[in-house]
Amino acid sequence: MSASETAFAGPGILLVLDGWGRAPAADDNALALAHTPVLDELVTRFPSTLADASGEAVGLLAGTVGNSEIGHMVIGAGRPLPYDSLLVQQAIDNGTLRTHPRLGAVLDKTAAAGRALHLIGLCSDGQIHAHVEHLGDLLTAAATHQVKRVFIHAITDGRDVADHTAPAYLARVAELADRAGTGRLATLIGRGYAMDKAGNLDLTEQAVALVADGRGMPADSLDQAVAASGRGDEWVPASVLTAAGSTAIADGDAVVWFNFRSDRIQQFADRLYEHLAATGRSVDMLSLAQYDTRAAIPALVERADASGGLADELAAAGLRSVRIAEAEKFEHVTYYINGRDTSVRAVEEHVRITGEGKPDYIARPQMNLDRVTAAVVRAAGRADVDLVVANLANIDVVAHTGHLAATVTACEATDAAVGRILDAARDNGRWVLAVGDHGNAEKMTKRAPDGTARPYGGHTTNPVPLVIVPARENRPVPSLPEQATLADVAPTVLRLLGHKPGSAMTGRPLL
Ligand SMILES: O=C(O)[C@@H](CO)OP(=O)(O)O
Ligand SMILES: [Mn+2]
Ligand SMILES: [Mn+2]
Repeated sequence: MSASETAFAGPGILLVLDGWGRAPAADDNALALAHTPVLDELVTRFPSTLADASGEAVGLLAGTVGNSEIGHMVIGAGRPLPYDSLLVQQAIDNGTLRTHPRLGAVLDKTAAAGRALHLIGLCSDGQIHAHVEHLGDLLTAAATHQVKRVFIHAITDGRDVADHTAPAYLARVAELADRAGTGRLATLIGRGYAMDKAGNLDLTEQAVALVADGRGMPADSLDQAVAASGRGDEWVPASVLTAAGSTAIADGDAVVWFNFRSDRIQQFADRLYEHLAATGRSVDMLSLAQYDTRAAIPALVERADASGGLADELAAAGLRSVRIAEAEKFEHVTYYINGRDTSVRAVEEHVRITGEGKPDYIARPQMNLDRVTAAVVRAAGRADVDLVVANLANIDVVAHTGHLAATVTACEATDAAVGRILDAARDNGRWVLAVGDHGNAEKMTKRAPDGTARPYGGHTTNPVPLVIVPARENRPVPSLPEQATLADVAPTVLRLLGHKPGSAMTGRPLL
């Protein structure tokens, strides 16, 4: 063991501060505006560095903002993982998407029977859940296979991209359909309804009724439909474009989902699948990338293998970990950090903190942070627990509202929570590795084409702070390399626990 290993080896806490990015202080940087004495002291007093959490460093296309899914997967895997958006883009670039035999078979069958194809997905270029250009390739394939009736069921965004940009993306959809020579916009609905992932089935059912049965507000124009939302693009009400005619899904039709990320589309996909089956409609259904649905929906692009990460190494070493997060980010510290593996290893405990009623992030930026913190403090006090893994969701979740004052409060609440966790770590002889999973709250505006700064709740390409607080402050503390990425987290955590990085990990221990 090296000197640094002896100084650090022992139980610890891996603390992911969701959406904790670094950017110079500015009047739209909520983290800099907030009073955060604990976080400020952390990065000045202890070994710290900035880690890349976006683009190629984590397995995304160059210049793409990070997100929770790839962020936690790479934190766990200890190596960049070619993410679904990258794999889809490669399949488009090398032509294997539009010539995919599974897609070809479904399109041929649909065309031969004179049935319709329904394409459902998020229409923006946020690159977190979907990219509108992927739709273009599917439309080209539909045209090649002579599918005459192609309905596009567009989900409007306003969260991964600036709000009130839906009309521009819908105009792009129309261009893509024109270019392919097939496809028309049929229905519109905001992602708040169609991409709920919290089990609010009343929201999901509105999307199901819209797409399956053509039940929604009739709209003569896109602008009319989008304007009907009093709450921005995320909440565009279920609308049927009257010019599209009858848009319902009929027996024998085909459906292709074009979101590549599963977590926010799978509830809708499952409910639509079940509703169609329950109403006697036999429909071929495909998804662009693999979904974690109950329904078996074949995918056009397979996932990268993410095994051999932290969870496997902890299990092999017999190290017990407790995973803690509130519902919004629970999968992140379990399923994603474990490489999209649903199994719970014998040495793992999963703690999911849920709140009462519908969350209002602007009115309650604290969310359930007190209870998350209490659970972390409790787990930190247990001698049988080697590693506590927790996600503090507030900075990211509240920043998504684009509301600066609420986000400042979320940062301050997180600061206080980190203070309590550091106290518990010190009392129990634990080191703490704190890291962001991608940027968000450090940039709360974006320039619109007209040059004005507009509120922006989306993620960023900024690096994230990574800090290591030693278990005992009187031990010598090596400084960290200037350059790091999220792939270095798992090897570093294993080193801090007194173990070697896993053989599948290409990231390096930072000390
Ligand atoms: O909320 C989400 O689905 C995305 C943004 O679209 O955020 P995150 O990657 O942090 O989950
Ligand atoms: Mn995140
Ligand atoms: Mn987010």
